[in-house]
Amino acid sequence: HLRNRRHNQMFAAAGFKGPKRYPLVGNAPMIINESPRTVFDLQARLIRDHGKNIHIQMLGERGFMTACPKMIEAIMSSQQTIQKNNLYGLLVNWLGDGLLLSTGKKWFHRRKTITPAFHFKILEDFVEVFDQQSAIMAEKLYSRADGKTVINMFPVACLCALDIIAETAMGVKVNAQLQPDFPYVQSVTTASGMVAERLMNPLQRMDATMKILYPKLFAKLNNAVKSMHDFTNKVITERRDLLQKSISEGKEEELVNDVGQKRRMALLDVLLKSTINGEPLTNEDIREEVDTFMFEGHDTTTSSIAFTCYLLARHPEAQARVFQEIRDVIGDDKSRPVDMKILGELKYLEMVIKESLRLFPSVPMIGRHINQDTMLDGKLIPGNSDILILIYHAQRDPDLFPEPLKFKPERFSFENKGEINPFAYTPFSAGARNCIGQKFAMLEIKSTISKLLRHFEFLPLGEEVQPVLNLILRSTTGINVGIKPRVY
Ligand code: HEM
Repeated sequence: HLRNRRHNQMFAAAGFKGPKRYPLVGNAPMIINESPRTVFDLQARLIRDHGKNIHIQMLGERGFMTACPKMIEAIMSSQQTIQKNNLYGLLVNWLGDGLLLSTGKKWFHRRKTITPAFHFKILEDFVEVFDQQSAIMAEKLYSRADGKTVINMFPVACLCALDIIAETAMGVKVNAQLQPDFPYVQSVTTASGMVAERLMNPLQRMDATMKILYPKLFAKLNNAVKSMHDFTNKVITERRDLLQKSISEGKEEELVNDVGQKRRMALLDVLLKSTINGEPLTNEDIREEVDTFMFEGHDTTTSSIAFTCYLLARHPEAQARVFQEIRDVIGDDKSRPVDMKILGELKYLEMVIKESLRLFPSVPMIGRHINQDTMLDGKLIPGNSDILILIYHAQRDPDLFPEPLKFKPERFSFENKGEINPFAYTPFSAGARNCIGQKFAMLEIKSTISKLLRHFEFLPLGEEVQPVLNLILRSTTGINVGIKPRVY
């Protein structure tokens, strides 16, 4: 009670407002009739009624939500706010203390070690994988390209994104697109879906209640996590052996496979070669990071690829402009592979993807926790507070983005660059804990969308999207388009 009183007094003194709180339960009654489908509307109402910083107290958890760019800047720029809140705990069994979840010194050392894995030179090699896997995606879509069939792009893009991340992070082909029932692929999709479900279902959220109330689901989740760990461990051991072999043959720079051929560097190889304070990373450390890439690096790009296809299907003028740009830059040979330079020249496509990430950010909100009283944007925030950054709402704020619900890629043109507040638009977060994979992601999305547009025209078929918070942003109605082959 005393802690609550102190919190409430400090938030009031800092000028925060919020919905009516009830004794003991705080604002919990507010969410009784809410669901993942309505959470964005609820947050929009809270912003309308109480402003862009909203004081919230749910049972034992206290803190605030924010869609205010100045507050977002203060949080993302401060070293005292890098700790994640307890909702991320749902991912611990799977990702351990990997980069997304770790904090303090451990996070700092890991981040420093992992940053070179996303070096320009390494990404350049990955573009070949993006290109090959998106060619498989296009090839497979021909059977549905009749201009009438409604296609939910989420599952289609998801298998392609899984193929891409497995090959680039671990250096192995899992053939998700050709063999979707491959056990590792099944486990990743099962675990991603179930963690999202747990986030939304308070009875599943804690291990203790889930174990009692949903024993079968709990066992299924643990089996999926175990099978992924087994797979990643096996890949790491094999890869370590190959690296040793390359070193003993004096070919360290030129990694070779088991039949002596040169092979592409995977993110995992960079980790195998890294040291922290002179010590190599253990297999366990590396597994946490590889699993983190697998998790962070597939659903996020899937969501963005699917929403971009959807928006292009519904904005034929933008689609025509992207297609013209692709023809100008790549030419008319549909099978010509792209490289980093070509992708860099697709400027309008990049504006389209950025605008799509504004309207439909793959990560619609992120959480932080502060342990001590901390000054943020001139306001003293009590220690032990949870913070929710409402990326989705900040990016749809009419004060910051005129006509916020309109799809206008020109917002991101070179001429309009100065118009956008960098802390109102943070699909990849910002500051020290920003997305380490954002260049990777942008290249992958450009690669897949340009490949699809070289083969197909997107048509506005199927139901409109209903955004839903499901760990990442999805839609309850699917993310639908129709397609027909392009003749040119
Ligand atoms: C459209 C695609 C993507 C979006 C929108 C996105 C967005 C984000 C956001 C918002 C964060 C901050 C999360 C937080 O603070 O809790 C983040 C962190 C992270 N992302 Fe991404 N991401 C994308 C793709 C990727 C890819 C492809 C990879 C890896 C290959 C990746 C790896 C990571 C990692 C490891 C972190 C944690 C970084 C740290 O805390 O130091 N992401 N991402």
